[in-house]
Amino acid sequence: MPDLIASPDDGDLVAPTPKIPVPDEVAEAVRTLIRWAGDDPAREGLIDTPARVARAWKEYCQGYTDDPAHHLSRVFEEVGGYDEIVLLKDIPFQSHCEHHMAPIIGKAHIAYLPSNWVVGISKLARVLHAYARRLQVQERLTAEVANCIWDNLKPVGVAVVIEANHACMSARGVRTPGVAMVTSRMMGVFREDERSRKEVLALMGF
Ligand SMILES: Nc1nc2c(ncn2[C@@H]2O[C@H](COP(=O)(O)OP(=O)(O)OP(=O)(O)O)[C@@H](O)[C@H]2O)c(=O)[nH]1
Ligand SMILES: [Zn+2]
Repeated sequence: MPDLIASPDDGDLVAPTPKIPVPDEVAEAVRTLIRWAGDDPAREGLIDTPARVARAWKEYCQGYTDDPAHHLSRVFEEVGGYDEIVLLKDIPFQSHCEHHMAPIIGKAHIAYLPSNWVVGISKLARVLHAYARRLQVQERLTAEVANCIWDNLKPVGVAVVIEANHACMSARGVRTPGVAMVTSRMMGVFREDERSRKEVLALMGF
């Protein structure tokens, strides 16, 4: 079992990144990129960088080996007749945009109106991360999270709202920091019924 260390950000317990082997061609690609950026991949400080970058990208993109639907396979039916909205608010996430492979950093609000069963709340965040840890556009990320909950939990409604900053807009290109992109996907009762939609958006803080 790997050693567990406390993450300074969230107090969570996370395992150190495993030192998986890095294929030569991947390391060489990073060396090429370093040269293209204008530096010398052979200088001391950059010697181990190609392997670190390669492993970092495996970590950023762990979602490709994570089946989002699997997280929703365990449900609880004994909820005392609870038939109101369940909302997970302000879930921080990180992703990378598929256009520039630059960070997307934001928070998601995920709600559903259960039918006869509920799912453990951590599982909604797991679904989010499984899709976020891939190369993404925010619109697709939002739709994929909502569709996954809709298809697997078969609830009465699903509402997903994502707010995020895109480093491809702040650190390069138009270089306009502090811009939040907001996307939403409403399904079932949240799409069809205005009062339900207003209620869920109000709970989310909009
Ligand atoms: N709709 C959407 N656009 C995104 C997302 N992430 C990045 N983009 C945008 O994707 C666009 C790519 O535009 P292109 O003109 O092909 O690329 P570019 O020349 O690098 O564009 P600039 O960023 O304007 O310099 C840019 O406008 C980005 O801001 C996203 O999640 N959703
Ligand atoms: Zn981008």
